[in-house]
Amino acid sequence: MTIDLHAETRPTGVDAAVAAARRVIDALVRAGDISGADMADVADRLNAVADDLEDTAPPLDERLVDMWRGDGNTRHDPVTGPENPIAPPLRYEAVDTRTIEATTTLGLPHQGPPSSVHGGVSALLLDHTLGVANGWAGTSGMTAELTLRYHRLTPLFEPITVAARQVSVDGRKIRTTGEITANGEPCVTAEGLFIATYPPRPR
Ligand SMILES: CCCCC/C=C\C/C=C\C/C=C\C/C=C\CCCC(=O)SCCNC(=O)CCNC(=O)[C@H](O)C(C)(C)COP(=O)(O)OP(=O)(O)OC[C@H]1O[C@@H](n2cnc3c(N)ncnc32)[C@H](O)[C@@H]1OP(=O)(O)O
Repeated sequence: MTIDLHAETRPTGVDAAVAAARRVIDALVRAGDISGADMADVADRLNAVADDLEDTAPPLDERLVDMWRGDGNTRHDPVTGPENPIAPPLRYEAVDTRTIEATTTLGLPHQGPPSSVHGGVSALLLDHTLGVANGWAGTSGMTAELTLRYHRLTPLFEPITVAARQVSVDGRKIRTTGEITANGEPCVTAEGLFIATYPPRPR
């Protein structure tokens, strides 16, 4: 069963613009300086888009309130967010009542070692996935500790699965584990301690 984090996700509006921005990011990293493109012209056109967005954006305070107006999961996070071009984005499936997973394929913008996922990107995906698993299991918290073991390189350009499971809740202490696998082999494993709390929202 797919976990619908963003019931209001839509193929138009900002979601469509963000999807286009993801393409631009990927295409720029792919092109590099050995591209045949006129990069001065590309820069002018992208800056024109940014000028337009900045001219029409709401004040930062207003946008922050808007970002945090719902409960639970947000539309702007850097892992699943349909409003965030740096999100791959992950789409979670429920495995059971305490376990979730998502399968995705990452490309050049997330590269660390050659043709492999950057270790910090793996940490981002796991931190967030452990956090969403906690929400799915019913008790959420803030990351207090996250321990990672990198077993083997995590490949770009082929499907990887990011999974997490809430293991225990002891008072405010939530323990959660996770892993990134490729072809069924563990690439990164994670153990997290989360403390049940909710940070104040901007008002
Ligand atoms: C991004 C959204 C975050 C909101 C999450 C909440 C709900 C969300 C709803 C649905 C879920 C949806 C999406 C969530 C997805 C992803 C989540 C991303 C998670 C993050 O990206 S989050 C950013 C990184 N995270 C921080 O930025 C934390 C900074 N930090 C603090 O805000 C405090 O540090 C805090 C709150 C951790 C604790 O502070 P505190 O004052 O509430 O608690 P206190 O100190 O009283 O400790 C109580 C007991 O925990 C033990 N304890 C505490 N810390 C420990 C540690 N490090 N190691 C071992 N034990 C520790 C104590 O020893 C004591 O244990 P004992 O009771 O046995 O003495």
